[in-house]
Amino acid sequence: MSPGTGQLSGLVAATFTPLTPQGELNLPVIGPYVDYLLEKQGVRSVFVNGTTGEGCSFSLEERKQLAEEWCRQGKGKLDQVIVHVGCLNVKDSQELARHAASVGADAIAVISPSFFKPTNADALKMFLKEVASAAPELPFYYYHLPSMTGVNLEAREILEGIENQIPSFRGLKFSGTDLRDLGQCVCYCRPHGWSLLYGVDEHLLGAVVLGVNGAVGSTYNYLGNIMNSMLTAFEKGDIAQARNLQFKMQEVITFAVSLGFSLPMNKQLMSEFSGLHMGPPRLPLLPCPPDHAKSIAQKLRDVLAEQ
Ligand SMILES: CC(=O)N[C@H](C=O)[C@@H](O)[C@H](O)[C@H](O)CO
Ligand SMILES: CC(=O)C(=O)O
Repeated sequence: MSPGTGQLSGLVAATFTPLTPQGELNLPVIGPYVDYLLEKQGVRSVFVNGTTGEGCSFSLEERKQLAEEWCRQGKGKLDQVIVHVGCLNVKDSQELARHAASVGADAIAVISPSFFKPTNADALKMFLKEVASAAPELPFYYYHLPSMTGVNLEAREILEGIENQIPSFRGLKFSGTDLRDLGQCVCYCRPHGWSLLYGVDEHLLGAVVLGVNGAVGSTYNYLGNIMNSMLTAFEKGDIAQARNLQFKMQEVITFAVSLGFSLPMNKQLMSEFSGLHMGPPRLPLLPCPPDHAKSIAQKLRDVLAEQ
């Protein structure tokens, strides 16, 4: 990973949103959550209200409360709190962008709207520009997640010339699997000093070889340690060890996939690994059976115990 001045790098946890058993925000969990990431996982930055955080399932008011609490609890502890402010409409996204700036977020990120979809890269760039202009002082990241948005534009096409439209543009989170497009984005970001953060945790080593600066993902909440060790091994040139660790992580994910890996399962895994109460997901997602999370946690212990 290439660090670099002011550039976002390393592992960023895409946070889960703690809820009470009744499905309301459980804000008091966020303080201990910050400490857990720092102390137990060696993860120093967070991405709030994204996919993992079920951002799109919460009201604007709830998203504001979450952003504010993460910024408050992270202050002086975390390196960066990045707030995802993407919504299906530009006005709500602008409101969240302004709010993120007012509560001291370090950066904002925006995913493509996915109900009425932009039909080409220019339309998406116009949308992103409108949102970025509501908080021009905050570093702005585009969040590329074609598998969820159904917006199958190439990320490289979205980057082309974006510096002329969004002066605060600082990079993107790339959650696709097209390594040609990823490589082209690395080439585009480098001369600008932008950060390219990868978002498919089980492929991270491949993306690191192509030159990404860091990664944003759900599994770094509880597998941050093992993935930090993988990055360290890679930096030292110990490719065999880096592969070994990525393979172990893949074995855990493969097992989870065999049980029907989903966000509710992932959220429960976090509760299981961390001992923090993440609570249920919000509708329309349904809770997953607790025994699944327990058997995945056991799988991880077994995999880590093998040498
Ligand atoms: C679609 C989605 O939520 N992707 C997450 C972030 O981009 C990843 O962190 C995955 O949860 C992870 O790679 C496991 O498949
Ligand atoms: C992984 C990620 O960035 C998200 O959950 O939004």
